[in-house]
Amino acid sequence: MEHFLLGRRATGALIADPYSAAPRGPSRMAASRLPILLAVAFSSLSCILSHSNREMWFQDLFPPNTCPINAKANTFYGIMFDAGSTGTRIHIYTFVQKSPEKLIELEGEIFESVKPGLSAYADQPEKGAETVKRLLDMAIDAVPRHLWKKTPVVLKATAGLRLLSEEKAQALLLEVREVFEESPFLVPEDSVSILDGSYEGILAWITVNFLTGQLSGQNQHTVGTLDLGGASTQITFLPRFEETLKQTPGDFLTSFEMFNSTYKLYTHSYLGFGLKAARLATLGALDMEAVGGQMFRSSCLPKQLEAEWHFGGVKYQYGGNKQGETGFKPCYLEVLKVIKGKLHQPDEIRGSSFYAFSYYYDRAVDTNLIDYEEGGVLEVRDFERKAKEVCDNMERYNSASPFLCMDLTYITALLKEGFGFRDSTLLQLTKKVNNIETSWTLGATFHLLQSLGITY
Ligand SMILES: Nc1ncnc2c1ncn2[C@@H]1O[C@H](COP(=O)(O)OP(=O)(O)O)[C@@H](O)[C@H]1O
Ligand SMILES: [Ca+2]
Repeated sequence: MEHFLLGRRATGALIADPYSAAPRGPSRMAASRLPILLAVAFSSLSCILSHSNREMWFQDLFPPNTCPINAKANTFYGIMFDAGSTGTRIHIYTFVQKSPEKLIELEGEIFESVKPGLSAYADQPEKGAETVKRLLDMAIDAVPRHLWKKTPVVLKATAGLRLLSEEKAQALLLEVREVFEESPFLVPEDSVSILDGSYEGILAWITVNFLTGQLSGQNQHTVGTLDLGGASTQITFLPRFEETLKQTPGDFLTSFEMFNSTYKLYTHSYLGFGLKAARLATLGALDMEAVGGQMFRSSCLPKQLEAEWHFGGVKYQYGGNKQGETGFKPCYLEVLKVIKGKLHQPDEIRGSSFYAFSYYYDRAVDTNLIDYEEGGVLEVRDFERKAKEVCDNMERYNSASPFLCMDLTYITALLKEGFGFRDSTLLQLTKKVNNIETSWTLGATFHLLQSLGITY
């Protein structure tokens, strides 16, 4: 079992305390101003540090003679890049400490994204890094000049880069590192790296449970999280029963400490089981680097379809079963081959409800199961109902993507046959909580900010 320390200590509870204020930054940015109190003792931490010899990013904000009694209100920023398989995203978080005796608040987030992801630039690393630079330029506008060199910038890549060769992935990371070094921001050691899959799940779990207020107080009712990316998928929850711990393979359990609590989480990242990787697996095209001229066909696609698809820098030709069967039944059998017996099924989750985001959210929006802004609560069977509706009417179904039937069928099979959820299992589809993205990046930023202090 893995064990890592996430944050050293806390002095109080985590409380969500929304208030409103005018958004700032360019209008295309999604800015929010909902402060969320952090149980991070930054005032005392930085005061301790200001007496040490170490040069910390927030040290100057708390000169020794003002610590802790006279410290003024302060604003901190943290810049976290999510280099996902389908896109690169920047999250610029603002934290405020209004007075030294008060807890740090998460004040808001500025978010922007670009497509495609870094892995699409596997053979042009400089061009890939250029996309990161363009996003980083936004942070120059968003972060006040006097805080630039105290604001850490970090990029973590997920499954897209995990699937590339070591050499290509490292070349991309090196170019990004250069972009960071040339920026005015604080570049911590190891600021550009590939995020371990189990951290991806844990950090998303932290984000969701922090934003929903579940990491505060005594009565914690944490929620499990499901993330469906392009190339990998994660499941994370806090087991309630001893039996679950006994039944679970050791490498699915990770224990960590945060905000004065220790959590032993069940988490796993399945590489190659993201929605887009699953399309390739269903088509029989996964692991095929050179697929020149080959046509991959599936009963999950419209009969007459013949098209090209680019993913991870590779071009694929695919199409429908011109002569053969199409529809939900044959499609489900095809998809099942990709999933059956490949995933661990913890008994405990059958009756629980989970938060689900990323492609679970996007496909539910695409098929009007939920509203884009509001999200909503679904049962697993709702995805199956929609999959049947789409797959059995493929020629007539007016969809932006020819893969809609395959995607919905995969999601259905992943939930039921993969993780072993019941038809009636509830899924809370969520994009944002209190106007903050439900992404692992917030958990990663807590980890970053705290680890900068923990080194003391
Ligand atoms: N911050 C975010 N806000 C909204 N959607 C996101 C965000 N991050 C990822 N997604 C969603 O995640 C899915 C793509 O996963 P991605 O992160 O690119 O792949 P992977 O996690 O496998 O590397 C898409 O549905 C995309 O909309
Ligand atoms: Ca992702």
